[in-house]
Amino acid sequence: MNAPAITSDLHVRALEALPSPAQMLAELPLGDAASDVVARGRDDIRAVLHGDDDRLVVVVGPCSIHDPAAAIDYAQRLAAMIPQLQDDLVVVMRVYFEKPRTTVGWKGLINDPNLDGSHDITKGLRLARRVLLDVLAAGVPAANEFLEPTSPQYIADAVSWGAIGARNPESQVHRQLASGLSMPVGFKNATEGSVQAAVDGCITAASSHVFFGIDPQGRAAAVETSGNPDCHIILRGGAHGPNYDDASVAAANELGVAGGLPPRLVVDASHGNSGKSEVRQAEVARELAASIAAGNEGIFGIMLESFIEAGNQAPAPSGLVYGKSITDKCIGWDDTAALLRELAAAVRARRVVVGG
Ligand SMILES: O=C[C@H](O)[C@H](O)COP(=O)(O)O
Ligand SMILES: C=C(OP(=O)(O)O)C(=O)O
Repeated sequence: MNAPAITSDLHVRALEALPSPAQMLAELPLGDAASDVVARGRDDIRAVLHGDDDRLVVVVGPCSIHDPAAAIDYAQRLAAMIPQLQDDLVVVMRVYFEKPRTTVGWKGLINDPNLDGSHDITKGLRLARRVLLDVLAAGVPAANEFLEPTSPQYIADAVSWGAIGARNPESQVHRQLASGLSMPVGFKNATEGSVQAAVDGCITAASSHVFFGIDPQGRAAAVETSGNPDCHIILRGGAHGPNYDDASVAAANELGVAGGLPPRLVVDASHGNSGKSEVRQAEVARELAASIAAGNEGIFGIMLESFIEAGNQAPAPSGLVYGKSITDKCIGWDDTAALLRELAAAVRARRVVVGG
């Protein structure tokens, strides 16, 4: 008699148990002061999204975190600027640990913290959580793209704003995930350009859902959510070009309002809006500042990819330039500081224009 055919795990090399979310949170608890930073960040963003606060949300920071020391250095630079910006800007740091790739590439600190293909996810989760706690200790709220459907259980308590990236606004898994997240979540337009995909993502995430997930003990669980009322569009450009101009912003807001969203959105100055050039990104940010200063109320937030050094470098386990991106090109710190001041000035100008 022939041996029975093997039908499972034909392409699986290994399964390694991870600590449960509850274990990780007990090891690295959020604490009262950090919870306040998270909650205040969420409240501020919600107020701006819903038109109850006339400031501008700026989601600014590295394309990806690869070096905790540089991330904290960056957070402290932002923290030092917040007192001069906070009347006009709600500053939230990009603290991105999971990178969606067009094909293959380094998938972020959680997936591969040693940058060498060893994929020590337990170490990555612990490092990511530590970085978030340190950023919050500096008094800066954090933003994150949610990519893996179970990783939020390990870090989402420390995040004030979330994104669903351009490769996922149509993904039912990510829409369901957003429906249960506790913070405002932006859906990016799709890589090929569709804004309707983002609007549909927001509509779907506002509903309640029941789906597959894990519980705090890491057990498979049916998760029931109540729906997220704070989802919004992020314009990031696409295969057909940029979409940050006034007409594109107005058209996207029209689609959003038809879907029941507030009449304002976030514009990402990077990615498809700048062709991933950090020089172009700063120019786009300045064009957006000019539009805001002229009275454009359809933009409630701007995303900037920024780090200590300008540009990027190839990922490597050693020999990296300190403070330089290993994914997309970033605006350097000095230009970032100047841009933040210009965006704050644009908000003050908008107040005058809108106030009549
Ligand atoms: O923000 C990061 C990148 O744009 C995204 O992860 C895709 O990167 P890739 O096209 O280099 O894979
Ligand atoms: C991956 C990102 O962007 P997008 O989804 O727009 O490509 C990002 O913001 O890091």
